[in-house]
Amino acid sequence: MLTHTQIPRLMSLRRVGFCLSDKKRKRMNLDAFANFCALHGVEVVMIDLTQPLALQGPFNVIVHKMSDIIVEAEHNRQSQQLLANFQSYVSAHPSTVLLDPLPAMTQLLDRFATYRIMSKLENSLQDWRICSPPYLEIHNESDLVSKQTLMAQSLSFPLLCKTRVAHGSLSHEMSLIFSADSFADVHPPCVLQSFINHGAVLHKVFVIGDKHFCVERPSLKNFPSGPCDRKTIFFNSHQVSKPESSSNLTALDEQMPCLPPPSSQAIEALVKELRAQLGMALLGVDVIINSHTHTLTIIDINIFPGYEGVPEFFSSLLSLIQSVLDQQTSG
Ligand SMILES: Nc1ncnc2c1ncn2[C@@H]1O[C@H](COP(=O)(O)OP(=O)(O)OP(=O)(O)O)[C@@H](O)[C@H]1O
Ligand SMILES: O=P(O)(O)O[C@H]1[C@H](O)[C@H](O)[C@H](OP(=O)(O)O)[C@@H](OP(=O)(O)O)[C@@H]1O
Ligand SMILES: [Mg+2]
Repeated sequence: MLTHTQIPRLMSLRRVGFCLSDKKRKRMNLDAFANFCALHGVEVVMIDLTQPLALQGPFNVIVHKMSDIIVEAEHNRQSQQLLANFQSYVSAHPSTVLLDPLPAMTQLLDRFATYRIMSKLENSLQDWRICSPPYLEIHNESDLVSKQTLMAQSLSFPLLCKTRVAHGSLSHEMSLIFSADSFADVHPPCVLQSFINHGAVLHKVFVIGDKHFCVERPSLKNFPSGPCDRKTIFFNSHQVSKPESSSNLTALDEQMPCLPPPSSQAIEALVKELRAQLGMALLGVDVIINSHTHTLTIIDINIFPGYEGVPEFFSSLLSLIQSVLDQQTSG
């Protein structure tokens, strides 16, 4: 005898599991999205990783941001268990499509891997004059570099120092370093990346499957190029580039002509190349326009970002899910 909970499950051919932290669920208003999907015949199920996934399935698709748990699983046994639950369900259900695949997501958790991808993009997008800032991987104290090494890697002060771990609360704590005298403020493992003046305007490119949306955000102001005797500035990126961010770090010290926005064709080419290289559908790419050369410069790639400022997020996410479901039906 089928229980009342089983009948809908058997009848619903389009079940999408969501595996997100409570914070992320609230940020994206997942309950409202579930209602929106129900109107289109798609059932959204909030997955509870502390319970057996087999009893919560089956799922045609799972939309997730396991990055938080993968980062925590490095040092937390409970997170290791949650990750193991997720991975064993996925292994036992190969027809369930993940948005996005775990291996692709995992590489973006590491700024060393992410910045190698950004450097590779520079080669494949030369025609569009898209680049990424010079950077150096600092694995340990002995990597801490002399000026010669910096120059050899064509790094230039100021430098941004960012943790190797690219996601999670600690990953947004970073610093702006103005000379080699401040290398005591560098704590490996981290990256040192040349700071590029860009007129305090960040362009967030939000990717949802084959759609993408560009959103302007506040950003770090311009600083004089070259080493100078100035104390390291410590900041959290969420104080700098959220829509409401406004501080002495984001207000230009002197007015300058507005920079042209990124060419939509160049952004189109960037998104196409990035999706081909990563095989991911839910991405954020941060780009800036170099104040001096007007070159489009990639400074960051994010897993499943917040999509704040994208009014079409719900409809775009649903059409991505529906395209996956349609592919499954057509076989
Ligand atoms: N190389 C750079 N040159 C100039 N400004 C930069 C550079 N890298 C980062 N920034 C500034 O610092 C902010 C945060 O940098 P980044 O995006 O790498 O940090 P994050 O914590 O990964 O951010 P997100 O919120 O996107 O995850 C950017 O929005 C931009 O304002
Ligand atoms: O996993 P984390 O917390 O690092 O993910 C962040 C992500 O790195 C970006 O900071 C997102 O901001 P936007 O790029 O502006 O979308 C964050 O989204 P938010 O809605 O939580 O601010 C992610 O949490
Ligand atoms: Mg960023």
